[in-house]
Amino acid sequence: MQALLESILDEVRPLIGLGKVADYIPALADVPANQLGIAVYGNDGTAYSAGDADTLFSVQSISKVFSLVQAIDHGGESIWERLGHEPSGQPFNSMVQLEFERGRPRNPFINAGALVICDINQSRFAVPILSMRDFVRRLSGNPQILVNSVVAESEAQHGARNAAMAYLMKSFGNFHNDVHAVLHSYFNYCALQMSCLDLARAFSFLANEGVSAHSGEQILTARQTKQVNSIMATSGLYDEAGNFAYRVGLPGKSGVGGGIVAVVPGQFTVCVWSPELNAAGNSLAGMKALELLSERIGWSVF
Ligand SMILES: NC(=O)CC[C@H](N)C(=O)O
Repeated sequence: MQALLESILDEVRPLIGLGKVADYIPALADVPANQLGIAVYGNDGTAYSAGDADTLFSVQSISKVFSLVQAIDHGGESIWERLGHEPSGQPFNSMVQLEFERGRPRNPFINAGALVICDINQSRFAVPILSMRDFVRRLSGNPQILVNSVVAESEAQHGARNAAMAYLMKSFGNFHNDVHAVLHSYFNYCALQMSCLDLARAFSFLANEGVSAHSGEQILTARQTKQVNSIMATSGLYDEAGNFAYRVGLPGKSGVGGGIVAVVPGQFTVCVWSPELNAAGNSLAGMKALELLSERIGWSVF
């Protein structure tokens, strides 16, 4: 596995230079583009990694999975009264569908859906940002995880589009808390800084029927785990979820920080990171690395 990870990184490294680091959040534009890391975490607790697997990066939309898990843990099936679990076929920050569908977002992994989930969690937790930080520390087994407040602040200053979505949903009665308070939480979740190894460990419960492979803690039921994985498989890569299913064949979740996490149910989690993105906002080298990995090992849920 170790040799395989190294050789895959060597193969995809030439793609660096062909994508574009996210710059609509100015603090992300400063991240050096030539970084590449991968980590695999097995249900038996073995970890393999290569490249910049220990380097911290901005998890961005990968945090939408953590928010969804918090919401399901508390609200169960009732959360689906507020949003759907259908793919959107639209970019992650698109607004057109939201008005047509009367403020009910298609799924929790586009921004509008994540904002509704954050609104649900905002009503539940006294200090939502700390609850999220502690949850992610528990999931990853790393008590050092922090939010990068420069990134959160930078996004807040350029957050007009997310604010517009939240206000549109409020106009339809599908947003209960103060918009700015929820946006503040959402930007802080997106600005969590984690490494490939942290993320592979944090997602291990999704490969292990809801039980964290390193702590033994039951995070979700087996049925809820299957449900979260199914939403990742159909909506985890925005309007490129179909392409990801076709090329990689695993439930996955990406973020504009350049990370992608994928789940091999019953076996492993894998996280790859490279900051340059393709036109859909997914890591260019990361997609290719996961495609090669799933092909070489024969991992696929399809
Ligand atoms: N796709 C992403 O990673 C987007 C997350 C980013 N924080 C935003 O709201 O635009």
